[in-house]
Amino acid sequence: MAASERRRIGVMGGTFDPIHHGHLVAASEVQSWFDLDEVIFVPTGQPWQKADRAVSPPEDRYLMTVIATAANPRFQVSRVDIERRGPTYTIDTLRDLSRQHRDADLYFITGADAMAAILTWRDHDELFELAHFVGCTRPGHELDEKTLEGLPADRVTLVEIPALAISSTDCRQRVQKGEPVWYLVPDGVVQYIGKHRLYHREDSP
Ligand SMILES: Nc1ncnc2c1ncn2[C@@H]1O[C@H](COP(=O)(O)OP(=O)(O)OP(=O)(O)O)[C@@H](O)[C@H]1O
Ligand SMILES: O=C(O)c1ccc[n+]([C@@H]2O[C@H](COP(=O)([O-])O)[C@@H](O)[C@H]2O)c1
Repeated sequence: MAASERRRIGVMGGTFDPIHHGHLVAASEVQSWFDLDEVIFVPTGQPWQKADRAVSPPEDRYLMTVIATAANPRFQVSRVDIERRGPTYTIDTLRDLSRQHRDADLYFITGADAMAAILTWRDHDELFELAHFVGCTRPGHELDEKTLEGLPADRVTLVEIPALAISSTDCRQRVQKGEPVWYLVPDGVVQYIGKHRLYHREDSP
């Protein structure tokens, strides 16, 4: 199949605990930059580099991701990582998605922090054979030529996106302190967090 006939699919991996507008803007910007047919959000099953802290159940993170992306016809959510047993490795995510989408080129979307850590990921040499990597700017994290050292230049693109200084950590802490997360995360996600008492202190009503 000629390259021009192939579909282009973005893959936005994340723990999404919870998903916030920083994730959604990154996916939307990269969709537009690369004229992607769709972006598949892939919530992690067991994020091994976050093993030092409690992570919400995969099903909650999956459902919040579905709620957050439901209105955008180009956004989809995949269960491949939450259904695979054991720690989540992007090499497995990309192998599974390439099998499911043989007619497509994959673009893996990351923020600057994740991009800078990519050489610590499992089988990182092989990752670039399975997808093009797109690193998005993120407030508080450098994304410059130094980040690219050791990465194959023809398989990595850095893009500047509107700066949103939002993190899932900050959202969780706000809920725990009883502070609002309205407008940091989509409305439906605020409601899901409240309904399922995610991130609330045990003793709060
Ligand atoms: N505000 C943001 N701007 C750009 N990229 C982001 C932003 N927040 C997260 N990302 C990127 O989205 C992907 C998934 O991030 P993740 O689900 O770990 O969210 P997080 O906010 O970094 O979470 P936490 O604070 O719990 O570590 C990563 O590649 C991360 O770099
Ligand atoms: O493959 C790995 O070894 C690996 C190590 C850390 C993170 N990742 C992926 O990077 C994405 C963002 O991860 P996180 O932990 O910042 O939410 C997500 O898709 C993870 O599966 C992948």
